[in-house]
Amino acid sequence: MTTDPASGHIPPSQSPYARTKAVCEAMFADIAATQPIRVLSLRYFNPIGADPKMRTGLQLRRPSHALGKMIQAQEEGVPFQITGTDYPTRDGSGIRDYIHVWDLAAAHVAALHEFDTLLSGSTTSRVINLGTGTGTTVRELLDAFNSVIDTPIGAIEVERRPGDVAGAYTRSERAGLLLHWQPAYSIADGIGHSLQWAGIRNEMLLE
Ligand SMILES: O=c1ccn([C@@H]2O[C@H](COP(=O)(O)OP(=O)(O)O[C@H]3O[C@H](CO)[C@H](O)[C@H](O)[C@H]3O)[C@@H](O)[C@H]2O)c(=O)[nH]1
Repeated sequence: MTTDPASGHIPPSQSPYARTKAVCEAMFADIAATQPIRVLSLRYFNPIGADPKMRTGLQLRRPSHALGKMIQAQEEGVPFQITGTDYPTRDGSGIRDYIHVWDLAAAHVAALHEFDTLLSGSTTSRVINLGTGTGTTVRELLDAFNSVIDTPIGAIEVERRPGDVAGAYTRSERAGLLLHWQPAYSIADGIGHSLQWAGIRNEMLLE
């Protein structure tokens, strides 16, 4: 999505999931235009990683997202399933913009610092993409995963997930310009931190 919903235009979306986000952003823009409230919407792309100091991380024990499934495949000694290999991407697998959660956290701090500057006068709402600006396919994510673990996992190709789309990655210039924020962590960092957290998650989480 490239159009700012503050303009009143809801851009066409790739999926019902994306459309729900666009509709909510437009709704917030409408509310902010008529009520004493200002809204800065931060669009997360695909979060990976954990707190680099390992104080917290993903709470789900059996996540269904791509990196979670790779970690599960490694733990169980089974191949990772690539769900869909006929997408119009450079290698046929889905493409996403994987962003480290610590970078997302830093973007929130930056957003708080810049809030009053960004939302003043007649500008009562804004939308900012938070991603790296780089697309990574599932096969590329798997290669990156295998390059940080000792024994690489295998992969099998299966059908697309119902309702899934080829995917997207951000235009991230606006975040740099408005928030003075840039992602600092690499995909390898995110994978490494996710693996580290998966190793301690059960003892760290309260029952
Ligand atoms: O076992 C898997 C799981 C995923 N994929 C592929 O990996 C890519 C990314 O899939 P994810 O499920 O990781 O991410 P999505 O962008 O599809 O979105 C999902 O993951 C997000 C978090 O990253 C949010 O939680 C969101 O609500 C949820 O729909 C897709 O091409 C998917 O087909 C596989 O090949 N095998």
